[in-house]
Amino acid sequence: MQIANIIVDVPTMQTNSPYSYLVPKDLQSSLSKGMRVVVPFGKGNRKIEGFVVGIEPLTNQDPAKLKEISSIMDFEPVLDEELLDLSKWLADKTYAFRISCLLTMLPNVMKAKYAKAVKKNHPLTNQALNQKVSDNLMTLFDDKHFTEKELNQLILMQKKGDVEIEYVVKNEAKSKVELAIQNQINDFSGVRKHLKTNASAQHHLLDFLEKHPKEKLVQKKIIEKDGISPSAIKAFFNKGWINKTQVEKYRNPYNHKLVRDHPKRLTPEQEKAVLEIDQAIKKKKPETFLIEGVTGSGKTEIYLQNIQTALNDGRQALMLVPEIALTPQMVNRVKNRFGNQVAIIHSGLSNGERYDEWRRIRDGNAKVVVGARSAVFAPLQNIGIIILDEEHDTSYKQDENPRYHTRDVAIWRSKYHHCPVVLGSATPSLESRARAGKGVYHFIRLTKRVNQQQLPEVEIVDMTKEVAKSGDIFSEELLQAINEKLTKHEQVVLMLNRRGFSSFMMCRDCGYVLMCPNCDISLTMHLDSHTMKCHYCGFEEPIPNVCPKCHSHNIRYFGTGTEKVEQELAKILPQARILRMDVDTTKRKGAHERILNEFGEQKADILLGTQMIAKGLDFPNVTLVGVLNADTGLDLPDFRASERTFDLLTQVAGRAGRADKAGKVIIQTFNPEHYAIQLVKKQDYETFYKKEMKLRHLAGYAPYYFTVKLTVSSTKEQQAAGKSYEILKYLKTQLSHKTMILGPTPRPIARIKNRYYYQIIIKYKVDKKLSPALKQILQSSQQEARKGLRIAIDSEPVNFM
Ligand SMILES: Nc1ncnc2c1ncn2[C@@H]1O[C@H](COP(=O)(O)OP(=O)(O)OP(=O)(O)O)[C@@H](O)[C@H]1O
Ligand SMILES: [Zn+2]
Ligand SMILES: [Zn+2]
Repeated sequence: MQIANIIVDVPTMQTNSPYSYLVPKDLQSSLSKGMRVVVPFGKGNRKIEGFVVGIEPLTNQDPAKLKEISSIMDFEPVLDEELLDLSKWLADKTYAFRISCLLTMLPNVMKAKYAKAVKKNHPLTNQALNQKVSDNLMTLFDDKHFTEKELNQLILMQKKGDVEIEYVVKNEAKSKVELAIQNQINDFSGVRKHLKTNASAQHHLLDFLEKHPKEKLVQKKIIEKDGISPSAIKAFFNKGWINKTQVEKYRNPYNHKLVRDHPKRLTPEQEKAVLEIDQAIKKKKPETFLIEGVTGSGKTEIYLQNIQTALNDGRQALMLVPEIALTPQMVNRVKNRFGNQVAIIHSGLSNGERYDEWRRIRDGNAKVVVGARSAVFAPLQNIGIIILDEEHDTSYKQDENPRYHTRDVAIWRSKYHHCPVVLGSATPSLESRARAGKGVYHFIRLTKRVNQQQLPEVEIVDMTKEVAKSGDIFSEELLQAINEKLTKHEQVVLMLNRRGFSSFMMCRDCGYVLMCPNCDISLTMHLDSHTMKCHYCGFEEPIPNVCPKCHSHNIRYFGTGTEKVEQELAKILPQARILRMDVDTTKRKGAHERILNEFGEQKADILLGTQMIAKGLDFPNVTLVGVLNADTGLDLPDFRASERTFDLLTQVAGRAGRADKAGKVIIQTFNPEHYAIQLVKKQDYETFYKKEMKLRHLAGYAPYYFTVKLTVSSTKEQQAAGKSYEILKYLKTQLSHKTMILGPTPRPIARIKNRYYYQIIIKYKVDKKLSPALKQILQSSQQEARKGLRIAIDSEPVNFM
């Protein structure tokens, strides 16, 4: 007899270790590690999902005490040995439940849904219900099909034994199949003699089969693309020369025409980088490289050539980019180089498309994977290189359980696959740059742009003076520069920085600010829907025209949205063709691509947008970049505020002058003397790095200290505060005296969706007691979870709001 070790879908500390279940005889041959199963759990034997993480012979356990697996959900493993291993490490490292780690690695569609099923044991006296509930067959039912009253009746009937209600796990991932044919002929010349000489369609099919004797050929495709005649297929089938079969159909989310693209001749700096990384690929060294390369220095070309090396070696490549940089431009560059071997994973795909890409990867049909954060779990079998482009980007850190950093997972996988990791950025995170400085990472610097073009000249405009003058969004300098570019038929990118910023409503008479009733945050105005919205909970109400408090009509809307800027711009420069890119204009599928294409085809003069436009865009005709408000992120209560501002401005500045024409950047700011702004002027990352490191050292922040953020939340403020003080007391007794504990304090946004949040920040260098103490806190908070108290532990947080 065999037992299976199963991680069940019950997120508690207890279920972090596998439970043993008996493997029923008839499942023994089909069950394997990495499959999902349905098992009975708990006293009520409720049916839940679980992952098989091990199978072993029954030795010292009493089979009478073990439950049996009910059924298998997958026909083949959904997670391989590597990912099962990784989940263990991930759970430990991020203080997450193992089940959430396992679920995180699956594409969304494969995550189970629970549904109820009902059957009647004999005819029911209630006629209506008797109709709806079928006999022995279990019918999935939707609560909507039954009235409240009927549902209650069903529950009563269940107690009496008239019906049975069960939970079943429903799986919505279905693959599409297509009709295909497969050759059965061995003796082609024999068959050829058999055919009439004038049956040209049949000869054509025969020749075609001879060229593809083993493949499954999609019928529709060979008819349309290869001119195979349907009647010839029919005739061959009747003769038994071909079999009909099915193949899984992959939906191709990017069916744009491929433009073959060839490797470029490298600059000396690029060449050196490519060689060093190639060495590591060939020698199977799990080294981490950091490429610090100025904007436009050709980092992407380096990645592409290294990927080629891995492919030549018969291995695969994983390329990670921030979601926001997953622009069609970037995707097309990879697709044009490597064609259909590329799989793309991003949030714009439908569930079906995601599932298809995932299967192509798992089946070994995709050799290069490009995707955002979650793609780091792509089920590749033989990775030769992992790349993290824009490695400083905060979207690499997951903000919910498991709170992992993509970089850490990438490095873990590189050790497993014996391959290098390449981190690239014009503005590396301080953490990575510091590691490179210490020699933990291999440091590669690219100091020049590929075309020998200078970095663009940056001008800082002091808006405190401008606003006093006119109160406008645009400074004289910026308007003049835009005008100049318009006459030269060059293009302009304008960025409105929306970080930590919203257009809120304030009464000029009494100072009242319109707030969300559920969250401690002001409502944001949306012109498209004419509503004030909460960005945290989705609350929405009409834009008021009198102050709700003092009824004054003297209302002002602070902060400028992209729509407002667009309107203003159109007034000042009526001849300019403007494209706007923000969350509102890119909501629809494909909109992002359409806007960028239009801009690329020079159907517009100005691309106006939010942060979205700061990354990865490569348009040769853009010679001016304007930043309308540089500093909205500078005052946020976050020790990385300067770093993020510097990163963002450097990135967006880098969009100018990337080809043969020189670029110019104009940054409007209220803090012209701030070092982050001053150093953007020089686009001097290294000086910024040194300065910022000094400040971090003084204040005791990363990368000098590690940080853990502990958040306690509850719908009752008292409870959240009380518990956080209790935790503080406990931590003080446990941790090293060198470890610093800050707080508890209410979080900067103290209330969201009517939950109150308190946080404790722990800063430490080495503290062996920390991890056990945190796990103890999680463990002991289980009871309180039922009372609505939640505790979240975030190691190396990037979000302090
Ligand atoms: N060796 C080369 N010869 C000619 N053109 C090149 C070469 N390498 C890169 N390019 C081109 O130079 C432009 C800039 O390169 P790329 O976008 O890779 O830079 P990057 O360092 O990734 O920039 P950023 O960080 O600003 O996004 C691209 O259009 C690219 O095709
Ligand atoms: Zn809200
Ligand atoms: Zn008022």
